[in-house]
Amino acid sequence: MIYTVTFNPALDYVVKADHFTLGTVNRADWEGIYCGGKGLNVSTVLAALGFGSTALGFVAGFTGHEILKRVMNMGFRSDFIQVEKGMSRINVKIKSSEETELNGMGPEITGEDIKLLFDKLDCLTEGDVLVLSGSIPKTIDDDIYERIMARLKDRGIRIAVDATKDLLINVLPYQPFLIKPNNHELGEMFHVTLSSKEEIIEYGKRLQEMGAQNVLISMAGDGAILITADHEVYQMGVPKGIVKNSVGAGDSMVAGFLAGYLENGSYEHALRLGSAAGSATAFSEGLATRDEIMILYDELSKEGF
Ligand SMILES: Nc1ncnc2c1ncn2[C@@H]1O[C@H](COP(=O)(O)OP(=O)(O)OP(=O)(O)O)[C@@H](O)[C@H]1O
Ligand SMILES: O=P(O)(O)OC[C@@]1(O)O[C@H](CO)[C@@H](O)[C@@H]1O
Repeated sequence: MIYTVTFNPALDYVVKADHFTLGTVNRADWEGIYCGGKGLNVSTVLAALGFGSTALGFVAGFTGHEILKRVMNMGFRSDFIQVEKGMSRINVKIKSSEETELNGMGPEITGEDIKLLFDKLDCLTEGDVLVLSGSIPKTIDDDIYERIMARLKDRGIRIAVDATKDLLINVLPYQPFLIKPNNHELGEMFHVTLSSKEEIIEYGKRLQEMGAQNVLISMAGDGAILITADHEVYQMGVPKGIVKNSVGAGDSMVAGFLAGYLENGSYEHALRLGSAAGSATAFSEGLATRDEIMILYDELSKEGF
């Protein structure tokens, strides 16, 4: 069974404004509201690819109710914990000549709430896959992913972590099966700017030396680099297409990679399916469908990737 954890899910309010100018009144040309948060996005794309999952995490307030209502029809199981104080986030994504995001704060999560989550995680068994994805509300210490991994240690559970900075660095000693920083996040972790693929590979390998098994570095329109547990390096380009909304491209890549790996254990297939899913989401208004992903998968194969 696959489980995803989204500590801070959101309603993503995606708005297009052709001429967005800071400091003025702007008018929308298009708008849409999606269920968001990285783990939820991973569950959504896994479902599109035929893999069931259970989405865990915390919701609160009227936005939390809306998230719960929407996830009931999204093709995966959900088992969220409802918390009392605050509300689930509304994350604003402004699409104009550039993409600007303003992510909300999220509710207050108490120690008792965390215990409830731990009780659910204690039910995971050998062979399960757990995806820990996204930021955490400010009320939680940033060792939370590390605490989860410590608790599940030596239980044969494959854990993927998609997070930034200390949240990610702290889990490395627990040897996560997969981590997926983007190239900018990778540079930030080492306080450097990475400008060549060689540098990206060098710093990706450092994360592996620090404990990660597979390191998948996404580079938006420049594709992705995978450093595998057996120290192979694979590179992948992107198919041709028009970017409509790249929110969730990284999560789609994580879902595609896991689906591909679970299908046949091939890193090449996993990277190609992950890349196809990432690009398919970037080329669509919301998260990609199976058909959109498979068309790009075939294109990548034809192009020799
Ligand atoms: N502009 C693009 N054109 C083609 N493919 C893209 C584009 N942006 C993203 N992708 C695909 O999606 C993958 C993940 O994208 P990206 O590196 O932006 O992840 P991310 O930074 O984690 O994104 P997010 O946080 O929005 O989910 C890329 O490696 C690529 O395969
Ligand atoms: O604030 P976080 O948790 O880092 O990211 C949240 C978020 O930006 O990530 C998803 C895209 O990856 C969106 O659906 C969501 O709004």
